[in-house]
Amino acid sequence: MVARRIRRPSGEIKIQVRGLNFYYGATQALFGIDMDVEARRVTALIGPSGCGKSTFLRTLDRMNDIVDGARVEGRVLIDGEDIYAPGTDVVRLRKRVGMVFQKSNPFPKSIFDNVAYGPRIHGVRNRRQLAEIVERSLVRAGLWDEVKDRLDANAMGLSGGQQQRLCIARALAVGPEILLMDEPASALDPRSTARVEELIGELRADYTIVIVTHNMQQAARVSDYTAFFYEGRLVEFGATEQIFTNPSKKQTEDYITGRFG
Ligand SMILES: Nc1ncnc2c1ncn2[C@@H]1O[C@H](COP(=O)(O)OP(=O)(O)OP(=O)(O)O)[C@@H](O)[C@H]1O
Repeated sequence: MVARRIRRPSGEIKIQVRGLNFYYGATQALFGIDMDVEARRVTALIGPSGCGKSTFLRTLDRMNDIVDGARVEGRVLIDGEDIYAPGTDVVRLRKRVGMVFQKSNPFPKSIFDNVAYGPRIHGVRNRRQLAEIVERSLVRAGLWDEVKDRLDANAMGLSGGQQQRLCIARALAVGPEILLMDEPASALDPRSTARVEELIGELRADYTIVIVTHNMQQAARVSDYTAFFYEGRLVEFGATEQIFTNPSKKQTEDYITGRFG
């Protein structure tokens, strides 16, 4: 008999998901998801369109709360704290968990004001302190050198790849511990995609990253762990190398070898 070689995260666990069901009204989109997300590692969510990757990602910062009729069962623990417990401070949660979307969505404001937006909401008023946060976040997002001389220019004038890195800087500016990325490079050209992937590699040292991607090569390149979803279920989860070289489920193998999806 072949030993099951599913490797569970062995380091510090940042997010524990237990028995998670999710419903859009009467339609169930996620079924009994159990998953551990390791701290300061990249976890990729893969699977065919409509399998629930984005829904799952959005349960991790309660972004689904704003969807009419949405309902969650089960638990999502961040550092052992259930984010769905009554009395959870969602503003504080969103400070700890940043989100970057598929389509870069800068505000029609200056580059500076985009990055300063979150810190201002959280009460930072001092101009010098804001300037420090803006610089640090732009440096971290690998954009500082390209924009340092035009911080007052409108962010809409940046290229697509620059706008996406600006959105990453904006997410970093409030000092999150977790970064959720929903296909952050799928609208970018190959060069900008490579830049974002490189950035994910750099951010991994300090942030727990969960990324949805349709691009299998990208998942293999950037992630430490991979979760394969199918029809709302977590079919297989393990070290990325194992999932891509020796998946234990036939469905996973069929998907990663391009037989469906
Ligand atoms: N706001 C919504 N209201 C109702 N149903 C929804 C909503 N958002 C998603 N769904 C449904 O939930 C299921 C999971 O969708 P989800 O977007 O999470 O999948 P996905 O794997 O991220 O897909 P894709 O790769 O195409 O983005 C799908 O059947 C989808 O139609």
